[in-house]
Amino acid sequence: MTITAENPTQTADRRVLSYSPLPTPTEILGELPLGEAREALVDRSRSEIADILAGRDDRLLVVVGPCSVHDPEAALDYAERLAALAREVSEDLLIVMRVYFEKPRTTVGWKGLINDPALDGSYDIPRGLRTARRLLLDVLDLGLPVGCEFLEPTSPQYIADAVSWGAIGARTTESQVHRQLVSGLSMPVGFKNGTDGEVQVAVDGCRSSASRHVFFGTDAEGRAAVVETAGNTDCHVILRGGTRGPNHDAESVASAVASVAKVGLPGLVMVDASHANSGKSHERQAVVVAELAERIGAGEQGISGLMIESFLEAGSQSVEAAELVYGKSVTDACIDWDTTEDGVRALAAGVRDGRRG
Ligand SMILES: O=C[C@H](O)[C@H](O)COP(=O)(O)O
Ligand SMILES: C=C(OP(=O)(O)O)C(=O)O
Repeated sequence: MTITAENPTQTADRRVLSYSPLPTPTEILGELPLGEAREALVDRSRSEIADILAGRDDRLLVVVGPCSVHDPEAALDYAERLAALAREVSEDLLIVMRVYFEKPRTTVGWKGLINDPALDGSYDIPRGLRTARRLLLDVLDLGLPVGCEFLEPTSPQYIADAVSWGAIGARTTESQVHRQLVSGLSMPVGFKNGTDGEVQVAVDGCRSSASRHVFFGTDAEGRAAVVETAGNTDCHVILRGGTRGPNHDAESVASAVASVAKVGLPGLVMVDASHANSGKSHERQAVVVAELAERIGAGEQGISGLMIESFLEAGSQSVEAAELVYGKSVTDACIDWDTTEDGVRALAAGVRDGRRG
């Protein structure tokens, strides 16, 4: 076929099977508006998180919830319990619920509720976006701020207005695309250390994201756009261990605090009790939480927050199981609700003991 203005190329999309249009962010936000009450909670919790990360508020930030959300009903059931616990410990902890819709995979696997809401390879992304946004609004209605990992560069356009805390995962912490994305996000964001345990990449991620960036993106109408951002100075490091082993020990925390202070970032870090800090064992994760509570109670400084992977039932199950167990993770193993309550209360007691000095 001859190349013409109407037919400019024959060498593109050789491996693209199809394109399907998405509803625009404006359409989805119009269908499911945030509203004033939820907006006030998002604004307030973002400020409180920033104050904790900067050391202006001595509470501990605890980002807790399932590794991934696959069942909105079970997630909301969990959120109702967590909202009550959050109120109980609010003097000592700021609780943010992990509501993770986007799952980075080491190779292949289910990529989360937005990508495949039916968990069957049908990839109904419009349904996934609407389901995800509806759940965020429902959790906010319980008075509970939410935290999400941001993986697809365009997904924040559909949900970020409802999110109080964000994360960039270990597999994307070095990615310029994600650092540029964070530089324009409206909430504090944590950068996980690399999957090999390297912390400097997370420090570099915070530094890059604090700067102004200009890059390709999409606007609220879903059009390709040049995006110019101001920079996000509310970023922090998350220690999640690595292939070389855990890094939640006091020495690793102190080393990470020194690294962030060296580049002028607030000298506090978050510790992820799961992932390579627990070997993805939910039993081990509970031990790590208890150890951190003790250390904080003994006066250890430098830890601004914790991440805990927790759901209604302990462990995990295959997303391909014929009959899914209600309230059980389909990705990483999680501690169950009772263990979560014990751990959160121990962390609150640790903060109180630590204050007494
Ligand atoms: O939650 C973290 C990751 O999404 C998950 O651990 C990756 O699992 P995989 O290594 O089986 O892809
Ligand atoms: C994907 C996650 O963690 P990491 O990036 O540390 O593997 C997560 O927290 O769900």
